[in-house]
Amino acid sequence: MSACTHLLLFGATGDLARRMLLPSLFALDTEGLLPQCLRIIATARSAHDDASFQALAADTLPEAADPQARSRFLARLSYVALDASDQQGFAALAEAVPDRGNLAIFLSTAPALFGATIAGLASAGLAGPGARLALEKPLGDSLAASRTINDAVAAAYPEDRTFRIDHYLGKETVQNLMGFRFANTLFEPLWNAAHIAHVQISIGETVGLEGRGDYYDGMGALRDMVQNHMLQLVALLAMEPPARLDPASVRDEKVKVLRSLRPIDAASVEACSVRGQYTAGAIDGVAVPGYTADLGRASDTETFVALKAYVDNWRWKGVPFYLRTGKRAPERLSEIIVQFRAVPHSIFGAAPLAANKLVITLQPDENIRLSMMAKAPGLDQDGLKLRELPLDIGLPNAFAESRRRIAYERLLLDLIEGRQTLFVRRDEVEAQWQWIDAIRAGWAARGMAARPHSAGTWGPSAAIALTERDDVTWHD
Ligand SMILES: NC(=O)C1=CN([C@@H]2O[C@H](COP(=O)(O)OP(=O)(O)OC[C@H]3O[C@@H](n4cnc5c(N)ncnc54)[C@H](OP(=O)(O)O)[C@@H]3O)[C@@H](O)[C@H]2O)C=CC1
Ligand SMILES: O=C1O[C@H](COP(=O)(O)O)[C@@H](O)[C@H](O)[C@H]1O
Repeated sequence: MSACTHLLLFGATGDLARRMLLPSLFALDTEGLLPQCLRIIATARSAHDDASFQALAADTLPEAADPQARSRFLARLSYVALDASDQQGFAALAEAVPDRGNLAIFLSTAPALFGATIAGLASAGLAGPGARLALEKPLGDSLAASRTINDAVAAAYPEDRTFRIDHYLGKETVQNLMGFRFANTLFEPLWNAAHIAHVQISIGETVGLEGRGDYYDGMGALRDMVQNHMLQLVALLAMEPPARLDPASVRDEKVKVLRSLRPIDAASVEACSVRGQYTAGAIDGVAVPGYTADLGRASDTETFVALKAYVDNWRWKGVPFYLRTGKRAPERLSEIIVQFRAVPHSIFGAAPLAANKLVITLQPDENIRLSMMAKAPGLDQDGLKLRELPLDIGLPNAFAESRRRIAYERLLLDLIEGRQTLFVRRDEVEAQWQWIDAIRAGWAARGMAARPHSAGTWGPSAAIALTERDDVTWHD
């Protein structure tokens, strides 16, 4: 695919565009990474002309930005007001896109608008062979809804021109999972059930609803975070080495993992899942209200979920993947723990030996540490004294001069240049929904209500019991 000359940005006045998309495009422009001829046509319902939209966009850029870079970027932007639910306006939008052969379209709007938007784009000649389409999550709220969206997309844009966003795939450390696993010989021979006892993935957020209450209450933590980001992390951690880094090879391997996830259904849902909802509490000593107070109404939506999952294949037989995520957690943290098995025989008598553990931190800092046993200095007569020490890869220091990028920078650049590896394929997203739907059906069948827990904690005590039953402790 060649780099595009036009980027059509739907939802350009919205929160995501202001906080992430416009600043990311600006950052790419500042580094000279956008095609020189790229024009960005912003669209939303609000009445704006080019100048007033450029003023809105200017407010989203860093205050310290170089004035020349700022003006150069703003000059790329034009605006067309359009109600995407009304097919009439699309002809005028198409007039603003003279080169339809090299066009990227980004839908940063609610999924309810996707069908009408795609129909409008197709009828206005904006779905031809040179047009590619990116879609923000959520891609539905169930397998059935996701299929409806995917069918509507497929009617106008073939899969090789469809770019489904999961912004976690744009994060440096998430991409580094592939670098770490497949650019080193050290770990791959150990990366299986013979050497790994379990895996933990924790994503904690200190924020609550952030003005997205209606959306969030309709989704809950399982569908907001596990269906997409966490399952993509599982897929990247568990997949076989792809033959190449191309989109088909990587996504073929990921989808095999997603299809191998053992269903959590009515029979296993009580043993393998925990639903929680935060009540009033404190984070870093600051009091925060409970979920229903944040929301302004009663609700049983889970704001915390913990799961015990299995990837049923040869490599991962019997290895639990413990997942947990929640709003109003004690800290903002995204972390993966790969817990290796203990040495088969200790020559150190009764001295406790901690098994090796790989700690991959995605946020707030990016780092990889391996905990190892080492001899503590000293002249002990009753044998060696051992201590657990971290072997620290020191990512923050090694790349101290690199700017921390917004995940959308990578994804927008790949969209503009036509690289699909970091976008989610239809079969992946549908396998993810199939697994999630079964859990939700299990919750409904068992009448599993969300258990209250104080804000500022990692979920209800049942989440601790979920791992403790297996003699495993969450890495806190
Ligand atoms: N915000 C975030 O952090 C994240 C958002 N998302 C997803 O991205 C999408 C956008 O989110 P967000 O920016 O927060 O949403 P907002 O509600 O802030 O913005 C919605 C945008 O859609 C436009 N819009 C609404 N109705 C129409 C219409 N009928 N025709 C044309 N444009 C319309 C709005 O235009 P106008 O303002 O002019 O009415 C606005 O630009 C959602 O699906 C959301 O779930 C995903 C991950 C994170
Ligand atoms: O997709 C989403 O992700 C964010 C968390 O993203 P992060 O990059 O800050 O980890 C989450 O807050 C939001 O609810 C969800 O929709």
